[in-house]
Amino acid sequence: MFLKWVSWKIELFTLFVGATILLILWLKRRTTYFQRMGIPTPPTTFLLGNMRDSISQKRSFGEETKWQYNYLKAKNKLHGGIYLFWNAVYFPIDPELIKHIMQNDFHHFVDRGVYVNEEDDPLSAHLFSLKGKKWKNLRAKLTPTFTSGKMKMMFGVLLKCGKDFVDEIDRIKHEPIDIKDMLARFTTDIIGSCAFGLECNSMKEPNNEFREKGKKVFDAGIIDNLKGLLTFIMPEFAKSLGMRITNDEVTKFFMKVISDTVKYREKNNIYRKDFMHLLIQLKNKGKLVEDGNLSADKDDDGDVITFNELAAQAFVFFIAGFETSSTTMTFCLFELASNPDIQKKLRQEVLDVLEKYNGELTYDAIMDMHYMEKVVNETLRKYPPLPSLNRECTKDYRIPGTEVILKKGMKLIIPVIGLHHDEDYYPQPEKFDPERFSAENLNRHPYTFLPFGEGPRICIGLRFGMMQTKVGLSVLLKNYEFTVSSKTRLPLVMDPRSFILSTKGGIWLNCQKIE
Ligand code: HEM
Repeated sequence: MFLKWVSWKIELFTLFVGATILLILWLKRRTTYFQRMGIPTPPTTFLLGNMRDSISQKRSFGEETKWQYNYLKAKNKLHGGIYLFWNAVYFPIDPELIKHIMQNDFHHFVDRGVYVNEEDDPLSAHLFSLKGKKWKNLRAKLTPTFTSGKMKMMFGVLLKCGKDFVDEIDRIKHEPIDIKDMLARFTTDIIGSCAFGLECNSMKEPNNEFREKGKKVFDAGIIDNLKGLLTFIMPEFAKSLGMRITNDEVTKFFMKVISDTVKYREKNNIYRKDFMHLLIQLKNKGKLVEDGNLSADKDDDGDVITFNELAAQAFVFFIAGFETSSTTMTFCLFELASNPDIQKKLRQEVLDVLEKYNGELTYDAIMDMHYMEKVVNETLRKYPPLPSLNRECTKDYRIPGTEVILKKGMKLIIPVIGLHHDEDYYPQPEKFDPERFSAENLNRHPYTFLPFGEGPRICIGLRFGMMQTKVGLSVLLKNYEFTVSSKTRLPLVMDPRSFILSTKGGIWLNCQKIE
């Protein structure tokens, strides 16, 4: 009996040791993938790969990306490989190579490799995460919703939200304000109105449900992060478990809001100049028409989008639209407050253009602010809200000028923040200098500036994002002078928990009313 027990224990132990050795060999093979291909890799840590500092929250993912970029650049490399845990991710750093991936050879890199689960998590099936043909069809349908004509149509909403913003700052008076929070409320109201047709009123009611749910999307807790990790490492397994990455509360809230709005508008044939109207036309007619008609006609081509598809797009316009633009305005105001000469020059341009347009802030007036364009571009260079871009290789690809073959399924990270802070392209990269974007200084490779991405998957909301950023800045600069409050932690510290570039502790500014 005793001997049987001992032999059983030995068998178990041998099995355990064998399984451990196999696992180590498997991990070793996976984490030497690039070495075998002759592609350089920054130093890695066992099991964590190149994620050690972002997992321990020592550095944000953006800072980590910049570090890896600088490591490879210092070694004069065109590309490298990194490991997110034990998953190999290709990491191109040469702008010409990046251009091939994003534009010339796009048909090899159509997808982003982001988790999507249409059945169990309908809000995940949006333009940002959709793949292949589904993405292509939807992109073609949605592109006409972002023309300059449609932007002009929504301009009135932006002006109304700008007025509420100024009223609120006037009400607070003399106290330093957490500008990030205020700007997120401003853009929540704009996108809430344009994407859902709702008066969110978060400027006046900071804790209203729309603002709370918007915060929840970006304030990921431990469980959300673990889910995100699993969907990244084993997407198919996560899908087979029916895993949802959209928070249940958030899904419930947005599905109800969107369903109520669609039903109300259809029943009463309401015509409102916003994205929701355009999405309902796509749902009922399969195309956009100039009149306000929402119901299907007999000549409509039948290539319509479903209610769930409509809901996912309204949702992505909201999440992609409010945080990116408010982040841009936040960093821009921080730099203007730190550089009073640039602030003065920009304010003067706003006042001059307003005078030219009879005191009215119109779409054309905004387009006439050329120094503003440079200031916003310099902000997006120094602080790209998305510090890196993702792609997935969808068809085997030979890296131009090499024998290296990227296999279908390989994930890619394009290190935007590294390119934006590379002193070969932007001397003294920490200096805030809008003149980098003057016509005479634009002789850099165009793929060294990628705040909105590039190629067929470039940000679809670029025009809208720039428009709301410029409207917000014009309204604020016309009315206030900004200085940095002593409440702001300097130098700025980036929040390691946030995948969008964001500071720890907010940015506090003093706003002095200009009489
Ligand atoms: C300053 C503001 C904004 C910035 C910096 C920004 C940045 C980006 C970036 C970097 C991408 C990925 C591009 C790529 O992979 O090549 C993206 C994609 C996207 N953005 Fe924006 N964005 C902004 C505003 C907006 C707004 C206002 C909306 C909607 C109303 C929007 C909707 C989207 C969507 C739907 C995609 C996915 C496009 C696709 O895959 O076809 N963005 N954005």
